[in-house]
Amino acid sequence: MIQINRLVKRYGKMEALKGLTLEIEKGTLFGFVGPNGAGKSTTMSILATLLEPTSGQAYVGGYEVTKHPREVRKLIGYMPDFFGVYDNLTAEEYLDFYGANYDIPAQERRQIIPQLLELVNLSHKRDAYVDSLSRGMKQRLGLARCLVHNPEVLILDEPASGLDPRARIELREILKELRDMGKTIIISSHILPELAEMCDVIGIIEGGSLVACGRVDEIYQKMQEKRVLRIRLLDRVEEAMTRLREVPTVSDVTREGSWVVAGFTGNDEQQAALLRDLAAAGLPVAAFNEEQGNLEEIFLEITKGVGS
Ligand SMILES: Nc1ncnc2c1ncn2[C@@H]1O[C@H](COP(=O)(O)OP(=O)(O)OP(=O)(O)O)[C@@H](O)[C@H]1O
Repeated sequence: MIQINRLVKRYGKMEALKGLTLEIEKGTLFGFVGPNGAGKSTTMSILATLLEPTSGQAYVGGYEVTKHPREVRKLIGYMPDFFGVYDNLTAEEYLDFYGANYDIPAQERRQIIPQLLELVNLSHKRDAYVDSLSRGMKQRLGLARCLVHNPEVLILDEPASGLDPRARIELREILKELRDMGKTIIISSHILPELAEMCDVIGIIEGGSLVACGRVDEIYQKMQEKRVLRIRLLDRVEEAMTRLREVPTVSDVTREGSWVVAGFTGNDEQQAALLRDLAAAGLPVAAFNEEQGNLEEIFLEITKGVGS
């Protein structure tokens, strides 16, 4: 549904995107994650036809964004990181205004708007002024606004920022519902766990390049490949360290008192064999623990030093 091919964007001398390549399949809830200034908003603005790339191509539904902006705009709903709201309108009038902007006939709007308000759990706020809504409600109304023309693709720039945990959960549930309706959704954040909870696929961007991309379970798998072993010995700690250093899947062997800490890149069978070998050598292993890096650590590890 979305293809990005060696996309470059320069602002003067500053290269915000450095040949970004990415593909997103239809019906995917895609999390675009990266620190501030990584290039998420730039990528999303290009997809939304609001910004011209310096070079490279981006396609939405097979349409190249710079050549067929009108077709692309019909296909997408875009929510920027900051969006203005019209204070003197009610929630219903607000959606009606945007519906009219998309040339949706009045009769059709009367049908769609209650459905949209229901989808984003704002039916009870139909007659409330936009100004009076909470931040979470405004975000949900903004989401409804993106949906008035029933787009296939949603591009949401940091929609969860500034929301409290409850509002975040509500947003997450709505996005899953939309994904289950077959929509392709790109959502950005600089908080990895926030996206990992709800997305099918995560792309990590740093310094204008994609540094990792994959299904959330694959990223977890990668984490498992980088586990840390903590082994406590009653005695002969140095001897255990020497043995461990000889194992090809073991790295960075250090000592913390009676504990040996080591990186391990093998699989479960190799890990079991390692424990067996230590025991067979008569080493008094009292504890053998594995620690898995959490997603945040992996994110920091993957993006370490890139772009700086
Ligand atoms: N209009 C502009 N003029 C000059 N530089 C810009 C402009 N817009 C963005 N940049 C720069 O391009 C880089 C990428 O910015 P972008 O807004 O795409 O990042 P981001 O990942 O969305 O970050 P954030 O999470 O802070 O929104 C940053 O270094 C930013 O300062």
